[in-house]
Amino acid sequence: MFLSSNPILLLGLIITVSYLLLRFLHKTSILYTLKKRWRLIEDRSHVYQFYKVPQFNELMQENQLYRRVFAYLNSLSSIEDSDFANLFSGNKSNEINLFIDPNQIVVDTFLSARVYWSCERDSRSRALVLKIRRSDKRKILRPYLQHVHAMFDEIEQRRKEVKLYINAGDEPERNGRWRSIPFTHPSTIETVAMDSDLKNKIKSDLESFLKSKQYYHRLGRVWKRSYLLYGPSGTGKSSFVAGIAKFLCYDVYDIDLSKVINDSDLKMLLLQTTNKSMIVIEDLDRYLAEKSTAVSLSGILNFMDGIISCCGEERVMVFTMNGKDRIDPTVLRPGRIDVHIHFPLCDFSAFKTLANSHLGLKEHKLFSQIEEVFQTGSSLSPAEIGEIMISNRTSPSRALKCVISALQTNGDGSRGMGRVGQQLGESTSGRFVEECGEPGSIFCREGVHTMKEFRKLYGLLRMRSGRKDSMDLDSVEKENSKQET
Ligand SMILES: Nc1ncnc2c1ncn2[C@@H]1O[C@H](COP(=O)(O)OP(=O)(O)OP(=O)(O)O)[C@@H](O)[C@H]1O
Ligand SMILES: [Mg+2]
Repeated sequence: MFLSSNPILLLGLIITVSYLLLRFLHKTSILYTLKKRWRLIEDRSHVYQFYKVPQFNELMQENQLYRRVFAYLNSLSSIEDSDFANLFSGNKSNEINLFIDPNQIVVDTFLSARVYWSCERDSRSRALVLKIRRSDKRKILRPYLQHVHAMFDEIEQRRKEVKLYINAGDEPERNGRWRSIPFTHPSTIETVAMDSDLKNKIKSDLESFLKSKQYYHRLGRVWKRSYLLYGPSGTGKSSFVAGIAKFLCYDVYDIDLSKVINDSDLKMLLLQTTNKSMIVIEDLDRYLAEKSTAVSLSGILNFMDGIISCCGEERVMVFTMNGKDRIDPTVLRPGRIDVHIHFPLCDFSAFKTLANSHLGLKEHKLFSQIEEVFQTGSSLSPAEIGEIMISNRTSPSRALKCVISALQTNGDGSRGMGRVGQQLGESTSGRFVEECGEPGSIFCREGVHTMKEFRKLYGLLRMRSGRKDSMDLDSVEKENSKQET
């Protein structure tokens, strides 16, 4: 009575009760159960067709479609939401996979139609059964199965172990042939410090390349893309190459031009690469400038174009260089190089990324001072700054002081392309340690003491980056002794 005479109170009461009711439905499974019941009723009002995908044919040979559908279903997010699923450990130590169970129905949606998968098992074999509305059959059956095929290819691509192929030239009988090892480089696109907008642009360029098969075909172009990574030594080019390979899940063919005997040998190497692979030539500018390869410029150009004329598709080519200035412009023309990516020396923003990843520092009172030093034009490569941080990682403040000191030492802008390693050696040995440390302290000494040690370390750094000429620690040692005598 009182309520009916007070509409505001009545409205408030309705809102409160509705809110509590909704919260109750949301917190409990009642809404879910109601939805499920409703769906059952709705399903009963349709006529369905069933398609069975047996695991084996009558000769007990495996049905490849079964394998594909099984992998596809197990990758669906709806399997996680279903009432029941089997859990299995995967190939990697902490990997857990969900697998469809015979008592389970997996619902999938395609072109706004719902399809249902279940698993049948008898004493001899299993089968997956697709249930599809008769009214949807014409519209979606074929494209849906094509979609399953395409998704399976993508899953396989992501799952496979990425391999690094290197061209062996030292054994004559193996010349021109690739040798492979598992590609275990630890870098990813994420671990390379670079402008985040640029990084996102590169990732979306790679992603759109992966999805563009039809587009390239429509244009009558071979499905391939070439990237040039250029910048001073130690700025992350090789690390980024590894990151791209992992991002694409492509095998890497790393061509060592010094081991290629002539132009046609280079072409043969290209012919022996597979689809969905990345072909890498590092330090191309050095080979061209020093003529330290038996391959001619026209051989290189043909190689870059060769991918168009002779070799399948879905390839990515990556070239690295310290600088583009000395390069014949024909090498860089569009079509040969599609995307140019500059790797600069470390700026303040990249420094902060490195401080976060290497020292766990998001902010520090010394940051403002470091920013000022960067503003004076001082710069080191990310490799140099990263190394100082690693050497002093037990004391972030000490690491930052060392970075300031190193930046001030190198702030005259006199670094030469490709000689950064040597400059780091000079700055992190004697002079640098004195400036960075206090009397009697061991500041910065954990890492690099002498030119010899620095070179050894830099040899290791380059070895990690995968270049053959820097793998030979012995020759680094020999060179050191020559320098010291
Ligand atoms: N931008 C960066 N972000 C994070 N780490 C970096 C970056 N640049 C270099 N490094 C680190 O420095 C080391 C050397 O880097 P990398 O070999 O990728 O440089 P590079 O540009 O290929 O040098 P080079 O021209 O001498 O071959 C690696 O250990 C890498 O992790
Ligand atoms: Mg490199």
